[in-house]
Formats: sequence, C-alpha cells, structure tokens
Amino acid sequence: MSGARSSEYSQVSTGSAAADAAPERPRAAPDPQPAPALGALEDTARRIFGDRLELAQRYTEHLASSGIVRGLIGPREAPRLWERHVLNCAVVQELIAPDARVVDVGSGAGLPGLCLAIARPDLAITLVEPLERRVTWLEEVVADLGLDNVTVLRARAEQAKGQVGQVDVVTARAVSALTGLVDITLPLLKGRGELLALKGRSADEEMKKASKKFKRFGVRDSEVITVGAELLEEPTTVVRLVL
Ligand SMILES: C[S@@+](CC[C@H](N)C(=O)[O-])C[C@H]1O[C@@H](n2cnc3c(N)ncnc32)[C@H](O)[C@@H]1O
Repeated sequence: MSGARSSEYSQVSTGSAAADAAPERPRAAPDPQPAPALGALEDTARRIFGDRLELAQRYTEHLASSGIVRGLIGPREAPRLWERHVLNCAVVQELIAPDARVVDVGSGAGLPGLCLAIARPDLAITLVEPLERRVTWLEEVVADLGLDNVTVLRARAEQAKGQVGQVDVVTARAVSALTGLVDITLPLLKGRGELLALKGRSADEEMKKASKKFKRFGVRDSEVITVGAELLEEPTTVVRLVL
C-alpha cells in the first residue's frame, strides 16, 4: 500500500482497561519505542511470570518495537505495555486449570494468548487470528521466544471449530461486545468448557444483554470476576461463562 500504510492498531472495547488504545491512522509507520522498564512493577511481574519473566520482557520488547512499527499496537501504548496489557492479561492465568487446552480468539498482538503461554508453559494455546499481517508477526514472536506450547491459526473464530480439537477454555479481549462474542466463541467449546472474556467497566451490562442467548448455548453458570486485585493497581475484569 502506498504512503498511508493501512494500520491495524489493537482496538479495544469501550470501557476496557485499555480503552485509550483507540485506533489511529498515521501516514507513515510509527517509530519503534523502547520497551518500558519494569521499575516498581518488577516484583509484581516476577510474582506473575516467575522464572519466565525474561521471556515476558522479550515479548514486551517485540510489542514496543516491531509490534508498533507494523501496526499491531498503538505507539501511545508503549509506556504502559506492562500494566495495561501484559500483566493485566497474564493475571487471568489464575482462572485456568493445569494443562488446559486454550484457544485465544482474535489474538491480535498476542493479548492475552501470548501472556498466558509465557506465564503457563503447561497450557496448550492456539492463537486464532484472521489477519495475515498479525499472524505473521505472531509466528515470528512465537519462534523467537521458543514457545513450543503455542500454535498460530489463521482463521476467523467462526471457521476454527473443525481445526482446534477439544478446547477447555476460550479467551478473548477486545474482539466484540459479549452478545456477539458468544456467537463466535461458544461453539468452539463443543458443549463443554469455559469462555473467559476480558472486559472493562461494561462487563455487567454486556452480561445482561448477552444472557438471552445463554440457554441456547447451554451456559450453566455465568459471573463477572475481578482478578489480580492483590497485584495490580487496576485489576482485570473477566466475564466467565461455563458450559
Ligand atoms: C481490537 S483487536 C484486539 C486484539 C487483542 N486481543 C488485544 O486485546 O489487543 C481485535 C482482533 O480480533 C480479530 N478478530 C476480529 N473478528 C474476528 C473473528 N471473527 N474471529 C477471530 N478474530 C477476529 C481482529 O483481526 C483483531 O486482531
């Protein structure tokens, strides 16, 4: 594409913790940014990632450099990659059972899928992402980090059912409002498992609107959970639907 290279910055749903990451369309590719130093967050990050923290740092460097240059994340996100994105996503690990098979729908720059794969090498994670440019970036990062528990699948969620096998948990962040998200994610569970949708302040309202569809999909239990409150200034809100 000429001059005005099309850019696909990570867009986030209204009211989410990362709501300020609104899409932008600059005329030229933005400059790479230095990965933000952990600083005061180092202890927290060590508690979340343990001895995998160096891998998380390398991932954050990818986000700040090629992730920004190639339009997967907005340049204004660079200074707050840790608290708004990487740590905020990684704390969701506490909701996932050991050795679970996880599908992250609409992974974009690997949020939350890559954060979970780094924090939890026991998980088998498939990143489902339709856009080629994002898939290429994800494959490069997965190879560089040596994450052998990750598969990258170029597909829309609606097409992925036959390709992902049995799934225990589907994750999604900033892909769609819950009422649309249930349509594209719950079929992947084939009648058994959980959706963990990372949401913001709109979680309760989204749950209310989507609840009309729950019976149709066999949702047995639903709740809005806050995770990471003891670790993060701004904890993560998760909608959990159990089939
Ligand atoms: C706003 S981005 C969010 C990316 C990442 N989850 C995050 O939180 O930064 C939405 C992503 O969902 C992907 N997407 C949109 N519709 C999808 C679908 N039907 N199935 C799978 N992915 C989809 C887009 O290509 C994009 O990468």
